[in-house]
Amino acid sequence: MRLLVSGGGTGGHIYPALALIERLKQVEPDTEVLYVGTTRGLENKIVPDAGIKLETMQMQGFKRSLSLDNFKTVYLFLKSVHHAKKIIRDFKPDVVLGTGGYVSGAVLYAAAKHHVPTVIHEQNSVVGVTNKFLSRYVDQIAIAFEAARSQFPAAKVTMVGNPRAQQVAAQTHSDFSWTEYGLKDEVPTLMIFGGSQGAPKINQTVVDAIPEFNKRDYQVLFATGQKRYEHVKEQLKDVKLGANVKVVPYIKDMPAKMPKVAALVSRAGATTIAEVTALGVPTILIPSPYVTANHQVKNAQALVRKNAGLMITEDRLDARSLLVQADKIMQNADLRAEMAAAAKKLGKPDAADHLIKVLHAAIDEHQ
Ligand SMILES: CC(=O)N[C@H]1[C@@H](OP(=O)(O)OP(=O)(O)OC[C@H]2O[C@@H](n3ccc(=O)[nH]c3=O)[C@H](O)[C@@H]2O)O[C@H](CO)[C@@H](O)[C@@H]1O
Repeated sequence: MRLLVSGGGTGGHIYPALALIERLKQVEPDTEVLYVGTTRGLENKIVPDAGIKLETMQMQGFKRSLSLDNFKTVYLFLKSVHHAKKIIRDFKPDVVLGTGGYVSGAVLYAAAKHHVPTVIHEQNSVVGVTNKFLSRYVDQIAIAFEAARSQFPAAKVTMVGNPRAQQVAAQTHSDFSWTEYGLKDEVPTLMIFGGSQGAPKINQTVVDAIPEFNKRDYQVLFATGQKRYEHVKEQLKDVKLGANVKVVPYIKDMPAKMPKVAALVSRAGATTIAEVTALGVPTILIPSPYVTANHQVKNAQALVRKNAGLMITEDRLDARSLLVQADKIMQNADLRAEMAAAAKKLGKPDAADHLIKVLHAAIDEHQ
């Protein structure tokens, strides 16, 4: 299959696309892939690191208020559609997949206008602006939450789950050792990150909690987000780090590491949720209040309701509330086992295979 993929800006849109590509190459080894992203998004690092060819274009989002910048946005969008048409003519894809972010808006729109089969994947329960716009033009729509179905034209929708779930669930053993981070393999690890880009409030809270984490009999691996690392290092200038606490900008190759964590503290982004439910990882979720229709709270509630996760809303987040919840999970192996089993029941570990079927359905529709 010749597959053109576009999804950008943030890890939550990129990792599902990469997981789908990895699976497709396993089942259809003659697959050719080209990825289209933005010049500024996380895809610039993650996609080439995965050995996939990347083309970039300049994009920006709409401001909610009327602003001159919006004219520039429209100009860049039209320019990107033009650029995307050229990429499509040159690459000649059998199908084009969009996983969200403004860049996928331009690429999928161009593909649909070019009569190339098109599929979008929506990771969230509340549909993003780009996918909402594209839903009129594309052939097929794959979803990961039932709640998204009614927000799209019904005849186009198929429930598949999130391909990242299949990728992490398939990695049944890895050689990863916590000693890579100067930590110990025999001590339970609490991993902390604020989504793929880090979150200032979570970072500040962890910094405040570090003097207490230093005294715990569990260990902590804390990722600040690549762009926020220098700032956190500055905040930590006068804080002593215990041997059981490590602070890094970003955690690479998560599928090798996440199966080995005892519990995770994180935002409630859809791709993170797909991973922890596929693996059965107990979570403390701190939903981002800055996302469309507060969808991360809905994502988190789905786990809390089934006793698979705990939630701290950002307005209640401080070092004390974080430590109380972290201790509750990390100091009770039975509770962790119960939460892990509850989380796993919510996982969809064959999502990539379902999405591949949807890609073929879109191709077949055009024949
Ligand atoms: C602020 C924002 O717009 N967030 C959205 C974004 O979140 P965001 O990009 O944070 O995405 P998710 O939480 O869904 O996924 C984060 C991904 O990054 C990985 N990771 C994270 C930290 C790290 O150090 N290393 C690493 O590899 C995680 O394992 C996961 O695969 O896309 C999601 C769609 O999927 C949405 O649900 C979120 O609301």
